[in-house]
Amino acid sequence: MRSPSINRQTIVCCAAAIVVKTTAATAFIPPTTITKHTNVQFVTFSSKTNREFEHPQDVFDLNIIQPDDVSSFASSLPSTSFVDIETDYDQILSSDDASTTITDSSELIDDEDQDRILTEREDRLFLTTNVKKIETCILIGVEDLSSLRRNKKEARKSNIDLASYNLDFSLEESMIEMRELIKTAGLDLRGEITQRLQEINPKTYIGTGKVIEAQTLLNEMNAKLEKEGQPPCCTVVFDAELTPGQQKALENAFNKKVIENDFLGSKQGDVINVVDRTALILDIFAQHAKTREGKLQVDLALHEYRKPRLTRMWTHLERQSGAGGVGLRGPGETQLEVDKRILRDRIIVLKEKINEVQKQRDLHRRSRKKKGLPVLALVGYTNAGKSTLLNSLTKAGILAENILFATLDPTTRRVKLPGYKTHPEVLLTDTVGFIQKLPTQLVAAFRATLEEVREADVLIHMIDISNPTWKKQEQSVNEVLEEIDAGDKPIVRVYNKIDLLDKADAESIKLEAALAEDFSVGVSSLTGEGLADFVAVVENALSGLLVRVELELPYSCGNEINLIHEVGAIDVIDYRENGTYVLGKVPRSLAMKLDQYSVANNDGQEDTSESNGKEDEIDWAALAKGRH
Ligand SMILES: Nc1nc2c(ncn2[C@@H]2O[C@H](COP(=O)(O)OP(=O)(O)OP(=O)(O)O)[C@@H](O)[C@H]2O)c(=O)[nH]1
Ligand SMILES: [Mg+2]
Repeated sequence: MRSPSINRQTIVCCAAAIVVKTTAATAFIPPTTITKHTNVQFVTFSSKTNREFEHPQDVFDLNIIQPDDVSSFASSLPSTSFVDIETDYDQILSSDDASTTITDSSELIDDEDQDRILTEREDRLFLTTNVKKIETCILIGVEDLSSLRRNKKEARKSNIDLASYNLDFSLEESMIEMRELIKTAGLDLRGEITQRLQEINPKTYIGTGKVIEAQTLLNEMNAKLEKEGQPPCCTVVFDAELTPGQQKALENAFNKKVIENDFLGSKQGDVINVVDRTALILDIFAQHAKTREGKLQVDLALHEYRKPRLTRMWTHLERQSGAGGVGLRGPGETQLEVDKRILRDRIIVLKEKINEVQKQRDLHRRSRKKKGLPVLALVGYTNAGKSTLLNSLTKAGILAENILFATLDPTTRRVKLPGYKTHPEVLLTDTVGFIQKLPTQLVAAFRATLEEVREADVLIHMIDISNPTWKKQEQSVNEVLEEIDAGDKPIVRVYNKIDLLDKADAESIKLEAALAEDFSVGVSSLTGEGLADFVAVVENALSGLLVRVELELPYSCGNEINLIHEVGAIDVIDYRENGTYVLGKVPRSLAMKLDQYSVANNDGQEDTSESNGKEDEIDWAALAKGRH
């Protein structure tokens, strides 16, 4: 089986090569990745022009990560070797297949021969015969009734109503979501089969009868497509996470006819691929990743996914291979072992690169922390409206689309909250959306991105209240937050898209949210309805983050007093003989900075840490009370 995402990577690699081959430059964009690939130099370019890297003063754009090595390489290049790269690259981006493979000269081997061997190996790992075809597919949905039985039992045991206990998606709900995923991935869905299973069949996931039913559907459909002169349906998408063994067994079953025909001399190329839910989501991520960081993370997740599936892909090629560069393979190594090694090595390199990116992110975060501005992270189910809210508040121009996983790379903006006393400015980070059963490879690979969530002071959980499954979506998001250790952060629940409800329902959501003990609010990010309430609720949530201070600042500390006004709240200010007396609340980071001016310290008493700590505790306790 070959993942459909690979087609796109390959196409763009070729496109990038064509860009480099042209001459007479008019514009230059720093290349983000450079690698030697056979006789062609591969250079991929950032999608942003140099102009776009300049930011308005009150806006931070922290999602652009430029590798240090790139600028030195760029300066060594003759500018005339690039022609109108902006236009060429725009063309590449405007094509459907805009993702690029992230490679770097350091991760490929210098020697040309070795490079050729690697290229050949990777082509076989990544290439499919379906390049440029619009893929048609059928969808197989399965409900595992054993899990429902377990939930029922647990609900009875805990004396809880099953509806509020069983937050698994039903078969129908899951199928609706799968259709959206399939559409987002660019596949053309032609048929569906569903099955409710008492127990999962360990060999083929679905029952044997259903495998035959799927085969029949494929045969009928392909006969029809052939009559119409259209390419056959070659993809079967499963709404389940399949083991490599199940995937192999299913592909064997579906391709039986093709293999038999092969022996009779029929043409190859119509091999049926089985794609599980994880592969489909990975493919969407691969298509949507735009920054270097995003692409590295997706690449890592893809490689982790492929690792255990390699056997299945290449058993037909398994043989002893002799030729090869020194260090590339040992004598007697099988083709499969070589391919496995390539994948393993690549995973190590990708992890190292992601670590570097993570270090850069840490630096950014530390410098942001020094400013003392609170950080809010927008989290939520995919398509809930996170980017739309950030755009409404900042006019950030982030892609907000009615597709799943439109945002992959975190973007942080400085946001002024109008009429907001304690924190007139905050940093708001838009992050990748979650989904039920988020593939574990993705959670692991997106560690650097998800760190932004873990490090935030307050989470803004966007919930699409117009979606009938919003409760289940909310639960799935909470599960991922737990998984990444961000479950205990203060949360503001934002019930979004109230404009899609009828008026009475919208009003009751707003009222319920206003009366709720936790921080919640009903809004429409699109129309702006309820955004003033949103600001007020965020203010309440953030007030719990301030610590009380009592200071006496020398008159030379005008800047510090301005800062307290800006990021804190002053209850008493008095201009005294020795300086300005301030009683108020400030963010913890600022309190630490101002500790030398603390009245308690100056009076020679025990330091304020105890009282600060106490205040802090009280604030957190109040915050916690508000939440539960
Ligand atoms: N009617 C309505 N549509 C909204 C609202 N907020 C967002 N949308 C639409 O919902 C779709 C998804 O919005 P996004 O902002 O991209 O959602 P997201 O949560 O950032 O999605 P991902 O980046 O995929 O996780 C877009 O078509 C938006 O126009 C709202 O309040 N009302
Ligand atoms: Mg988004």
